[in-house]
Amino acid sequence: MVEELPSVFLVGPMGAGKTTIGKLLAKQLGREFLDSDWYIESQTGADIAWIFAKEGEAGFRERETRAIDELTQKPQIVLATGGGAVMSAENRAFLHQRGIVVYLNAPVDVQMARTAKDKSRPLLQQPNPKQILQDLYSTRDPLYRQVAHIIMPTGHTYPRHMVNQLLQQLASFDMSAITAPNNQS
Ligand SMILES: Nc1ncnc2c1ncn2[C@@H]1O[C@H](COP(=O)(O)OP(=O)(O)O)[C@@H](O)[C@H]1O
Ligand SMILES: O=C(O)C1=C[C@@H](OP(=O)(O)O)[C@@H](O)[C@H](O)C1
Ligand SMILES: [Mg+2]
Repeated sequence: MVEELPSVFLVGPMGAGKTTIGKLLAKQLGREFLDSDWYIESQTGADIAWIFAKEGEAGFRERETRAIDELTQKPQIVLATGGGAVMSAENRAFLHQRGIVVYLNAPVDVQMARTAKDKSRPLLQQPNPKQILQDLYSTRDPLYRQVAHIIMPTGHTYPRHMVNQLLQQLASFDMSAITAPNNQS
């Protein structure tokens, strides 16, 4: 089963656990783990906060689309994307057509608790990060749902348990659900 499984791409809001669960899932599958944020940082030689400060969000999004295009072409990887990757229709098409997309979905309170102390997310370095998370969730939740093949709540489950649940879902995944390019809506 694992040999035939295509790449797995994790999407979802900041704090859903994409990086954490992706790393564990890759280990369980014996696959390479990649994170689009880490890849952008290594290609740029600067961290995400620096890129936002110098190039604005637009500059970061351009880098992100290049990274998603490159990384989704790698065979049989586990990829954690950044929370805003689904905002671009181009990114959504790359993800949906090239692998199994899993939406890790956590409530805003949980996103808040998990990201509050971490200063590495520039969009949340504002006076009311909870409102920002709420607004982003309203805009992005329909897009995560649109691009996903599998939806998994992660709010109240330990990462290891999450990975076991995900492995079960992947084992029974219907590969025909991955769209051919001309079927993409
Ligand atoms: N299922 C979980 N239960 C408890 N804490 C979690 C869970 N998933 C992630 N975390 C913690 O939440 C924080 C953010 O996780 P991270 O994987 O960076 O999220 P994302 O990549 O989706 O923004 C980290 O400190 C991580 O340890
Ligand atoms: O939601 C977003 O727009 C962002 C999420 C971050 O990744 P995580 O979702 O892994 O925190 C990172 O890409 C950047 O700070 C922007
Ligand atoms: Mg992450």
